[in-house]
Amino acid sequence: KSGKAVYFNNPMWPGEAHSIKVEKILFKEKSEYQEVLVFESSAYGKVLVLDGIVQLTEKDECAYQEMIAHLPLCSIKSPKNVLVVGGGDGGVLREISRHSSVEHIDICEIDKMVIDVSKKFFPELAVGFEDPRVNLHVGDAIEFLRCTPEGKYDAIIVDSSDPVGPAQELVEKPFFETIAKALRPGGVLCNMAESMWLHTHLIQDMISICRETFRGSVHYAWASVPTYPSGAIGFLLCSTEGPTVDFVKPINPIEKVEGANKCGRELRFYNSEMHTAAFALPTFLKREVSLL
Ligand SMILES: NCCCN[C@H]1CC[C@@H](N)CC1
Repeated sequence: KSGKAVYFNNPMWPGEAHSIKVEKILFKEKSEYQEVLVFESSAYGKVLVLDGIVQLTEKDECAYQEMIAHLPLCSIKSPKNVLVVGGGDGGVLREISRHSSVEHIDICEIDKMVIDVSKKFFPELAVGFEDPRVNLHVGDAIEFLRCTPEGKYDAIIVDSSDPVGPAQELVEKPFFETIAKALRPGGVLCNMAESMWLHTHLIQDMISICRETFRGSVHYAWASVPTYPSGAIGFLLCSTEGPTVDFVKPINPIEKVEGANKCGRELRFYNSEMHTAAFALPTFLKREVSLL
């Protein structure tokens, strides 16, 4: 039925809620891992919700998908082998496909229902699965990475949901250690890193783990995504020991590359200035997560 849907009633953000007007429920079922909901909203186009948490909306998904993909990939000369953990909606694959240097993309998504639902209701994102370089693995990324040869990837992108539910283990040290092992020297990780307004303890924990695990550099970046709690989402950029990676200055600019729109969709959020600006942090955050 149409009406208002209230989100954020979740231990991840106690005491606050966000309501989005529902025009029509399009899909609602329980998968093996979570409840999957899709609805048409009045203000943000179609919305994908997992266990009551907004994952993406047609209107603002560009901010998250473009930044999580291009912050790492535009920071290294010519990425060839890329792994996506999560990302079952296909949006990050769409963005990676803009990089002509990429030869091989693995994606490991645990919930097949997310993939099927995205193909049905979000073709603008699921187009990412059509790229011939994509190899889909449906399963647990912890398992997948355990069987991954050392130094296989130039870049790994962890496009996860919140660490409450299937993505719980994706913020723990053992997981980051398997990622570091799977990256080549000077390889890069971009990990979804929650909200600077709501999760500084979790961000501090992740930064501490990453500082121990990635002997290159560790940076925090962020973007505005209106339909995420607090309207901001962070990204942790890490590089393994080896050729130095300067995340703040994109050495591999994507927006000027012709054919960067092979996926049939122009960039709508990312550009080199937004890339550099994403690493500018408010003083409270620098203080709270020892980035000063
Ligand atoms: N691939 C869609 C985005 C998944 N990541 C989001 C980051 C944090 C949000 N609270 C929910 C999902």
